[in-house]
Amino acid sequence: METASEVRNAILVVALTLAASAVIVNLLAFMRTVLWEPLRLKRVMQRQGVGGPPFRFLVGNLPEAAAHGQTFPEALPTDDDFSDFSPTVTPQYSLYFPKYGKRFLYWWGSETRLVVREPELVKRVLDGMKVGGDFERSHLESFIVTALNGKGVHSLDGKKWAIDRQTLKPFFHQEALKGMIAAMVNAAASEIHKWEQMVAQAGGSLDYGVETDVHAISGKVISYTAFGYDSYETGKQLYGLQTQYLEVLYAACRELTFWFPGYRRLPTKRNKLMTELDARINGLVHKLVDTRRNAVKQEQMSSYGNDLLGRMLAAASDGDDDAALEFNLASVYNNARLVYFAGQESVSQTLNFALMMLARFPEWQDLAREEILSAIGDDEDFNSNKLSRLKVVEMILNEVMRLYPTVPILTRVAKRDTHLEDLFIPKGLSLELAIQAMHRDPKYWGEDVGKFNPGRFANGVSKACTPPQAFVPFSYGPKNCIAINFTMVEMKIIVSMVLRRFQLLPSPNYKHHPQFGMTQTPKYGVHIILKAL
Ligand code: HEM
Repeated sequence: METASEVRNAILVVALTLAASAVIVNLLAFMRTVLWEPLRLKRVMQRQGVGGPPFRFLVGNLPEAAAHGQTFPEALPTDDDFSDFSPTVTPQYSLYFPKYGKRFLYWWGSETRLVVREPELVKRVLDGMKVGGDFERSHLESFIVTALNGKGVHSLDGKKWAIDRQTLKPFFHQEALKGMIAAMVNAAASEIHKWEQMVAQAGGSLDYGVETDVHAISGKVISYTAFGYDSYETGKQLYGLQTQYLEVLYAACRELTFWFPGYRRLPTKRNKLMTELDARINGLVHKLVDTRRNAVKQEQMSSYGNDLLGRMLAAASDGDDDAALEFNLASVYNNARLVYFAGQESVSQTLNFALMMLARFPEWQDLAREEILSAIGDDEDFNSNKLSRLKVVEMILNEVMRLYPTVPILTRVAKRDTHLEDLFIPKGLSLELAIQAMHRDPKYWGEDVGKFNPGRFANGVSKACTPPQAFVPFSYGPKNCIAINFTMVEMKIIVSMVLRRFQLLPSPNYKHHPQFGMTQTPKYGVHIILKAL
């Protein structure tokens, strides 16, 4: 008996020792991430003369930057000077650039970030995203992007990224786009006709918040072109859940406990909600994809079709292993989830800002309308030739994306020790690329940088600034936006359909307050006056 109890005690001691060792190992790893590594990176950068605010344990400098952003009024002045560092969008820049110069080091929670806004450095970092390159997505950004959008092409690196990108790419080619124009017009028609009716009922002019309808239009465009005419209702629910998930995720990220090892697996109310939302999102994506698969299986359709979903299904092998080095069924689900979100969010926010700026700058609005009437004519008969004649509209859209890029910051991390011009970049340091600040820097854009002047794009993007890489609303290099052509065609069609019918005027109900979450958005939407022409 005595021997049995001794054995039991010995097992207990071993178990307790193992548990204590696991706790200590985890604690040491945690301390390494939140304290020793940030201090090491700080020392390396300080030795090279890079300054910045003091290191703050765990919370970093975010509370200070956020507090600075909140010192600005709810309705910012709408004077015509756009040369600031957008304090409500990126408060850290308006706080630290003036104090520490064009490069500084600060902490996003425990992540050590070197902020840069020089085009040569930005280009070099984005080029370094190629397979085997020196940089990858920052761990924090990677975590958020993957949690929200799954393991689609946006979250991937290396060979698997190259496979997925190659598979998706043909859908976005110029030639394929020609066949999508009618669907895009169709997608925009119902909301715009609704505006016509509302304006007529209001006696010819209406003060209206357009953002919800603009969003519905971009949702229909991505549904009709990429997933089939009957997919919009599922897509709408999907986007609603994705937005809700994002809100919960951001709220969670702001709490310190969320970053403790193992915390995300605990059955807290928030963790359970996130698991539930994720499961519902996946359920909808599976429904969307499987409906098409079953239609082919049951011979209701003779092929998967030529839209993005059809092309992905035709290219996919049967496997559903997320990690496999191939394009399989899991890749279809993941990329469908991603494209539904990416396809709506940035386009609708850019269009919101574009409509607001057109209302504020009537001389450019008139020039655009003149061009649209002459290039497209009086009907809705768009084609790629006519759209390519819309130079002024394109210049306006570029100028809007210069001032209000939907992705005003990109973050990457050094995979190994490397050099960037005169700087030594140690492995593990994050690089925050200050895109919007670069878009507003007189050094690259000239003295009229603070003016809304689409004319600067008259000779194309490459002549608008020096060097041309100072303009990167769609990012740059191997992991740039896959849908640049698609986006420009879509936005030109929608702007043309609106300007052919309405004069846009500034509304007294518009509160100017750009903000930045996953993308840059107008916090209080966009109120404009729609006046029938
Ligand atoms: C005005 C509209 C848009 C803007 C400003 C924009 C901007 C961007 C930017 C800056 C990136 C790089 C993001 C990063 O590296 O974290 C990106 C990537 C991406 N975008 Fe867009 N985008 C727009 C519209 C669209 C649309 C309409 C789609 C799909 C239909 C789309 C699909 C994607 C995808 C799949 C990627 C990931 C590419 C990769 O990692 O290889 N985007 N976009």
